[in-house]
Amino acid sequence: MLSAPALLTSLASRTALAAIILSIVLSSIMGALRSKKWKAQGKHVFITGGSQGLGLAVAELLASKGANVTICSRTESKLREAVGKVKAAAKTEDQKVEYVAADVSTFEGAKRAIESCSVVPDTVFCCAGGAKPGFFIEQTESDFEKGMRTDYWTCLATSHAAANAMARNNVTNGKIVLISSTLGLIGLIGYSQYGPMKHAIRGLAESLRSELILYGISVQAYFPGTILSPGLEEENKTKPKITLEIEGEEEGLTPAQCAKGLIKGVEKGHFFITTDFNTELFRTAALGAGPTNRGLLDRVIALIGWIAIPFWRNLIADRAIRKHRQQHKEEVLSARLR
Ligand SMILES: NC(=O)C1=CN([C@@H]2O[C@H](COP(=O)(O)OP(=O)(O)OC[C@H]3O[C@@H](n4cnc5c(N)ncnc54)[C@H](OP(=O)(O)O)[C@@H]3O)[C@@H](O)[C@H]2O)C=CC1
Ligand SMILES: CCCCCCCCCCCCCCCC(=O)[C@@H](N)CO
Repeated sequence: MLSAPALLTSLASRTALAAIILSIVLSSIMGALRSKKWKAQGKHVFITGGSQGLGLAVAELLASKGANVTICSRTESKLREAVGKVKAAAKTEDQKVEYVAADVSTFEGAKRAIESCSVVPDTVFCCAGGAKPGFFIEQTESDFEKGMRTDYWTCLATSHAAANAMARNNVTNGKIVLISSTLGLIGLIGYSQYGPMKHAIRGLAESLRSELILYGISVQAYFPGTILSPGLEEENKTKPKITLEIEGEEEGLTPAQCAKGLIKGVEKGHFFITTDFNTELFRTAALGAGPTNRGLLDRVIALIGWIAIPFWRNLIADRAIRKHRQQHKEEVLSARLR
């Protein structure tokens, strides 16, 4: 006869073992199911935010891999210059490289943009977006509304127009890639106008991943850390010092590095794509019910995060914010009272 504690221990270890075996079996089945790698060659790709930063780097990389590319943003002069760079990167001369000037933060604008592509796109990257960092109590209703439009609504409107076009034109193996951020997985001081919208994009990716199975459209989301882009230079002008301190002034990857990692993840069929280890820790800590990238290994990485994240949050991030209270009081609060 086993004693009660011994019985429990043996039960627990058996359950753990069964979970490990099941996870390995499941992840290899899932891996086999998506073993057909996605290829850029011959695809018709539509990229919002394609005139600069990440969007332009994705356009150049996909063109170099043989895709037809349409870049989209609001400013035509920037698009004209960018389209030249994408053409120069193309693998062959007969690939289509075009641009559409449109504001995709409305359903009307996004629909018009997708409909003015010369061929119905089969692959869409929603890279348009941008932050206006600042302290929560200093930001206005208009700042929050702009965040909703620029970050969430551009993704929503573009994927709505794209899913309609793909489903109704019988596009097979369509793909929609949404761009979130590390801040779609965690919250950070200074980003209340932006982070929640990036969390919403995660929710959109989960909803669409499920529903667009109807049309054979696959949905993926990318969670980049800092990208050394023109947009970053712009946002750093209003970014609180404390935010910059916590995210690390020297941190960041070039748009080309991000594009490379993103396309690698797209090719592998990863649902949530990351290109830096910190975000990988946050991704695995926030896996929820979505598909994992590497089955059991995702759970092992989550274990590292389980230890490392509370350390970072308590001893680095929150501590830096507490230390900033006095300066904040002098710089922001008393200025308001005056
Ligand atoms: N930079 C960073 O540190 C990080 C960025 N990200 C996200 O990655 C994505 C790319 O960022 P980044 O490379 O910095 O981009 P940039 O800010 O450098 O460029 C943004 C692009 O989006 C276009 N755009 C903005 N609003 C609209 C709109 N309403 N309709 C159409 N086009 C629009 C801009 O052109 P135009 O203004 O002419 O329309 C431009 O082409 C964004 O979603 C961003 O939130 C995520 C993590 C970190
Ligand atoms: C154990 C874990 C240690 C982790 C340390 C990581 C600390 C940094 C977290 C914040 C990084 C923000 C990147 C995205 C920024 C962004 O989306 C904007 N720049 C918008 O353009």
